[in-house]
Amino acid sequence: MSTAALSTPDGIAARAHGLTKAYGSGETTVLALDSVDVSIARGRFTAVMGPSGSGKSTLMHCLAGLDTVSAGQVWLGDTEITGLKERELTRLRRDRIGFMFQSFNLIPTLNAAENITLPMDIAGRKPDEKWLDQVVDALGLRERLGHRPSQLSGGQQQRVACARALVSRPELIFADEPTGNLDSRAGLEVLAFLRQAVDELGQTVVMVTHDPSAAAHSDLVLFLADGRIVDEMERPTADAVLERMKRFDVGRASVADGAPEED
Ligand SMILES: Nc1ncnc2c1ncn2[C@@H]1O[C@H](COP(=O)(O)OP(=O)(O)OP(=O)(O)O)[C@@H](O)[C@H]1O
Repeated sequence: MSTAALSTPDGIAARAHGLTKAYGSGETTVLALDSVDVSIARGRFTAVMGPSGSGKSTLMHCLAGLDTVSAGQVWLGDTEITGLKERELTRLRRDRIGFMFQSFNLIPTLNAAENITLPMDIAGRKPDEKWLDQVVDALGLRERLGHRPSQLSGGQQQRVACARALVSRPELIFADEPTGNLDSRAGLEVLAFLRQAVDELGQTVVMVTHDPSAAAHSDLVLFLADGRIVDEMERPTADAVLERMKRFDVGRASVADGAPEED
């Protein structure tokens, strides 16, 4: 089990046991996740890295109840989500999880304020105004609330998406390449905010990324390869993450060459 599970059981935001996900059947089966055990610590910022096709998105989707599993169990807090019916899963995602994607998924006809509160409006819930104010100010969106997405920069749009993910104070925020569409300055702003959301607002964030310098903002990096968690790194630096990622390339190159795989 990952040492992300450093603390007591109530310190676990989500976990998986024996999580296996296969796509297709027969000879064309792809084992995207191969019996993964993982715990995501509450109040921490966890990054998930690994080569393309290693299973990062699948892991995130299974932990978030966006995809069914082939075997194993997944819990959000104390709730086992494997086995829940679609309607229960929809409610759980809506009420307990925040999502940020590479494409910001903002509604073009709504202004920033309306986009931020849309999930709560749909759920028929009122946002906590104090919290909303705190999130809006922390993200520097106060002057932009009346703007539509087309009137905002990419970084501002992603900050709106970030506020939308945070506004219901979800137990867990999943961010899939949240800086993927941003220039480096805007990307840094979003990462700094996710960091702040963890440190100052007590949120829990899991971020999938390809970028070692993005991963360096996290507390812990989980490295996936071929559907398994093969390594992890606490207090990562961009250089250390880059070096670790290079070892995947070396391993792959030696396999392709027929040479023995490096450790
Ligand atoms: N819907 C699907 N149908 C069939 N195979 C899939 C499906 N989704 C993912 N896969 C396969 O599962 C494996 C893991 O995919 P996944 O998208 O989780 O990897 P990833 O690490 O997120 O990749 P990337 O970094 O390229 O986004 C890959 O071999 C992929 O081709």
